[in-house]
Amino acid sequence: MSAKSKRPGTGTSQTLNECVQVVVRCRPMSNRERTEGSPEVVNVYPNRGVVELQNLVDANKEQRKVFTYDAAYDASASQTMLYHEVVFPLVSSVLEGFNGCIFAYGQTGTGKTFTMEGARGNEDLMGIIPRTFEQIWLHINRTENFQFLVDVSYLEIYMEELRDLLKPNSKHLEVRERGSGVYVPNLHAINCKSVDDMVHVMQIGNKNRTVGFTNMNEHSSRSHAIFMIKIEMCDTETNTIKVGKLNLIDLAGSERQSKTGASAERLKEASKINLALSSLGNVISALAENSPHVPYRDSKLTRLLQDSLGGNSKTIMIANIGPSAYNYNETLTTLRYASRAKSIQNQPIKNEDPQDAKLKEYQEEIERLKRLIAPQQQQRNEKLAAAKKRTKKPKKELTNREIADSDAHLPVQRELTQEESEPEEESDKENEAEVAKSNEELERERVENAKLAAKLAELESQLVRGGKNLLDTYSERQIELEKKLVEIAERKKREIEIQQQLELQEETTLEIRETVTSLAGTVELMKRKLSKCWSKYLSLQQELNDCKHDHNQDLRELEMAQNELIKELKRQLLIIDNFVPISVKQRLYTQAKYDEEQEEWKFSSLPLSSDGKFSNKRPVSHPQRRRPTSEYALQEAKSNGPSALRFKSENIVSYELEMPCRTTQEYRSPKVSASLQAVLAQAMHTGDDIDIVDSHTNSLRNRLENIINANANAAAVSAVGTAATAMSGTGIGVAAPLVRNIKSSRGVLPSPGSALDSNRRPPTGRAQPKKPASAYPKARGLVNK
Ligand SMILES: Nc1ncnc2c1ncn2[C@@H]1O[C@H](COP(=O)(O)OP(=O)(O)OP(=O)(O)O)[C@@H](O)[C@H]1O
Repeated sequence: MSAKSKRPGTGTSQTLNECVQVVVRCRPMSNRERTEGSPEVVNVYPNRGVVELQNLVDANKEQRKVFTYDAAYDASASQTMLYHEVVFPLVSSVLEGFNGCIFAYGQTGTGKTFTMEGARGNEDLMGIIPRTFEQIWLHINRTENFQFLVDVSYLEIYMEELRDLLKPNSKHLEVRERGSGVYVPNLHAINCKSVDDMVHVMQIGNKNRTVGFTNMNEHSSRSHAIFMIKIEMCDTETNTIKVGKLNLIDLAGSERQSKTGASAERLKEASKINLALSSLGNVISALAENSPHVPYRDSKLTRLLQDSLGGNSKTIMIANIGPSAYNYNETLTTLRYASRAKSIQNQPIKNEDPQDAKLKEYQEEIERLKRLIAPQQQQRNEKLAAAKKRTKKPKKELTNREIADSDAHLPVQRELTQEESEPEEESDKENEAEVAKSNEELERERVENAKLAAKLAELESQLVRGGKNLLDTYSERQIELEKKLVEIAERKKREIEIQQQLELQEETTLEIRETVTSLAGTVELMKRKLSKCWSKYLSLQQELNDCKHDHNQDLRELEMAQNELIKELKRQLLIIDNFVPISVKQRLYTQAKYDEEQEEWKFSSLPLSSDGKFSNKRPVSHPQRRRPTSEYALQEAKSNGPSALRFKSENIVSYELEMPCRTTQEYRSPKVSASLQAVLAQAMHTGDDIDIVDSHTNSLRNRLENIINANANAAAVSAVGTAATAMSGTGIGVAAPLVRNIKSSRGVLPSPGSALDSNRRPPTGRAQPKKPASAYPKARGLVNK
């Protein structure tokens, strides 16, 4: 239930939503059911509002179905009990100006008519409809300072046609809608002034109602009957008007052709009844599911019930069921619909000061008539007085009472007047004529006045003044008793509500317990997972530490190797700077190139151009020749000698190159004096930068950078030079330290000798010229920086 909604009977606020109140009533076993030996499958628990249905037919299905309602009544529930506990509060609301609706729903023969109308001729078995008459008139008789106007209509929907049960021959009726709700124009309404009047109207309607015999019910209602009561109330002190409307509906029962054993006519009726009931079911479902479209227009019944289901009315649905297993399916359907209807929400509103109140119209008319009658009366009195004067006979004064009763006494008066005027007739004939004329006028007015008075009396008679005959109708004790009954009903209702809440709470507790148990299982599972994850995490952390340790060790080893290499490099540079001639050194630096693919230093053999730079251009070939050729070759080619063959059309590119003989000798490292070695070793040991005292050169590092830059420029040169020869001439087999970044591990510097080996030319066989010792620069001494 939403926060805004509530179950009925707990207040009369206009703004709060209110759910349809659903009550289930189970009738006793019928004689037929008993003789057929059909078992009982319905258990009713009135103190909890619970109905239990057992399935004895299909063993595969759920054995017991339990439904909870606002109230549940078993076969022992009396009509009085049902009325006081369920209907009384609703009728009280109607008497406060609300709209109310009570409808009985269920399979044929389950006691709908019994509940609504009751058994005829037995006061104890009187149904809801006659009991509402008593409650209404008791209220009217008790209420002082109020005027009431009670109108009653009775109609039925038979074969999807509206029929006026109080005027069976009236023309075709239709359902219409207007702001305040649905209504049936031209429906005959009878004004009632007592319980008896209403009972009489009900009996007339019942006589006209369509009833027939079926196998399921001797007096089966073949139509949906709607008894409408409209009560208009006017507070004579404040002059405010309220209107309460009550619809009491006895629906035709849903039925199966096979069970009812219907004739052709009954079949037709049944199909229409079932159609209307199924559309009612659809409306209930749509409302229960909060569907945007509610199919009210599918049938006349649902159109008429529009205000009662999801509208502005307070509504009670009484679902009638039978206890027998024979009707299991029908009972289940009824219980399901009833259960759904519980969630339908209405928004009851009080009808205060409505524009179309008949009472208001009547009051205005009465006032108008009174206003009309009063001056006429006065005029008549005046005329009467004038006529008397004219008779010249002293007349006795008319008292007020005589004037008031003048209508009644007028003929006698006239006779008197005539008697008195007779002796004077001869003396004053003119006067006589005048008197006769005025008498005529008076007579006319009297008739007119009488008509108005009759109309006034009729209107006034329709309005019932409240607060009269209280003790005639009910003794004080009866009133007290009634109050007590209502109190008991209220208490019982609250008890059921509390019981249901308790059950709900128990269910919730059970659910919570189950959830907690399942949660505990989940927690256990999570714990196990967590401990697994934790041990995995620990092992991974251990592995990480090991890796870190290994990595650090590798790093240290690499650093050591790097230091070693740097030391070696420094040593080599030192040697180059101090012992290799500058021109050779320059050439070495220029020619040395690091081969990225093979990861080693290589010497290029580019030819030097005239300006000392390496050229990558080929010698210019003879003009107009397709191939490069020399003058000599041209001349030789022209001659026809045997040697000329060589210069004719030979592809010189395919010739094997004739390698020159080696003109160099193997490098032998110079002998370094022991003192110099000691100094070098010390310098390496301390790790300090050492420099050679040389005023002509920059520091070792600057020079290295310059050489690297020069090397980069020389990379563009493509011509093959003779650097290899020059290098071999120097006899130095050390790779140039062309390391862009000393810390880079791009390639390991070649060991002295390996570079030489890879770039060495084949031996030429020529005698090695002995180099003078003065070719080496003299050591100028090493100084710590
Ligand atoms: N609570 C009850 N106590 C005793 N008798 C009942 C009760 N309910 C129903 N009956 C009896 O059951 C029979 C069928 O009831 P009723 O005619 O009211 O059924 P119905 O639902 O109106 O049927 P239909 O839809 O065919 O008109 C009647 O004889 C009636 O007296």
